[in-house]
Amino acid sequence: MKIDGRPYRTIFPEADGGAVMVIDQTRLPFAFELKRLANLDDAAVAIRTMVVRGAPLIGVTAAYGLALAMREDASEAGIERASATLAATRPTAINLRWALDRMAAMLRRAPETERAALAFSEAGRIADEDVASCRAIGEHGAKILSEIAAKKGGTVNVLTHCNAGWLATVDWGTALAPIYVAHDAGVPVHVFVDETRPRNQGAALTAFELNAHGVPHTVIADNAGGHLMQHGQVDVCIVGSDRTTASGDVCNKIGTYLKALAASDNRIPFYAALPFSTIDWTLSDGVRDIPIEERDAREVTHLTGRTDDGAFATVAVVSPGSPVANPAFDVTPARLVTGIITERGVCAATEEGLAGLYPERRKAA
Ligand SMILES: CSC[C@@H](O)[C@@H](O)C(=O)COP(=O)(O)O
Repeated sequence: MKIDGRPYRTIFPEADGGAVMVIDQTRLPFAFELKRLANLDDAAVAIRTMVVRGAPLIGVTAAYGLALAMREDASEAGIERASATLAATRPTAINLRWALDRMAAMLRRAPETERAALAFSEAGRIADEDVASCRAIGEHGAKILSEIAAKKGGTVNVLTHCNAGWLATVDWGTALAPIYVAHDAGVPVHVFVDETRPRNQGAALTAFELNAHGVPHTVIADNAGGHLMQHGQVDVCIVGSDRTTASGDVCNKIGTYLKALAASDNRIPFYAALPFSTIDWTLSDGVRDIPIEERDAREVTHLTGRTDDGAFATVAVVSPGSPVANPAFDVTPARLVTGIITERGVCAATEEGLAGLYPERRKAA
């Protein structure tokens, strides 16, 4: 997508192949800065500290991280060590494991001397495929939005949670891709953006993206969504996912489940938009089996932002000494999900629905 008229991807190799560049998402929305990842540690730290975040982008960064590691040690042990380091950075988004498995399988078949070059090409392919998948998700999801607009005869009000836009992927996004495609096609769209405490990915990143693209939107406190739904102000919810089970349970940023409950109570369609790399075909019970990342208490006790004089500042917002819990994701059971928007089309959030879109998976199982 474009920033100040210039097209960007969230991650790209330097022209001479010396390093990988990413957009530093910890500085947004107030500063647009690129960060250089020169080795395995840089990539692992970038994922862990959320310089890059969002399931698909985490996967692509891990792929490039493995490529950077191959320049220093392309042995079997090197592949193992680098994969383990990267896999340990964040536990919930399955795209991370998916990308590392794909990279490692390809690398093990290649001669050691060629592994670094091949790894960069494969990471580039994963990035390109992510862009194509997200664009296709946008096309499929935009049809849903345009149907709602036509039926209603006016602006479609979409509620989204966290940031599942182009910043969470390589380009386009998942939940926001249908919004961009519909908006670009002239469908009137307005987005309610959940601020998404504790890290405020909605207020900081989704709002930044929608501003940059000129999509009408309103940032709301996380607790406002149910009220808006009760009063007919939301037509449809679209969220992303960090891991979706073969049975259609959708794991996404903490708070997603509450929005799905409110949507169900108000008969508002609730969609999850995700590429195939987010589906964990080995799991069928998301609430029981998806590992939920527990993050630092400081994300809850403190807020970082920009003061009126332009300085970045972090302030405490919780009564000192109170214990804090910070689960970063929750699972929305498939029964609350109206449909899953993928690069292959839209399906029911059921085993049959997903297997229908990915018949090769049924065969593999
Ligand atoms: C296309 S991204 C889908 C999800 O990764 C997104 O909604 C989300 O929960 C991101 O969480 P984050 O903790 O910011 O990595």
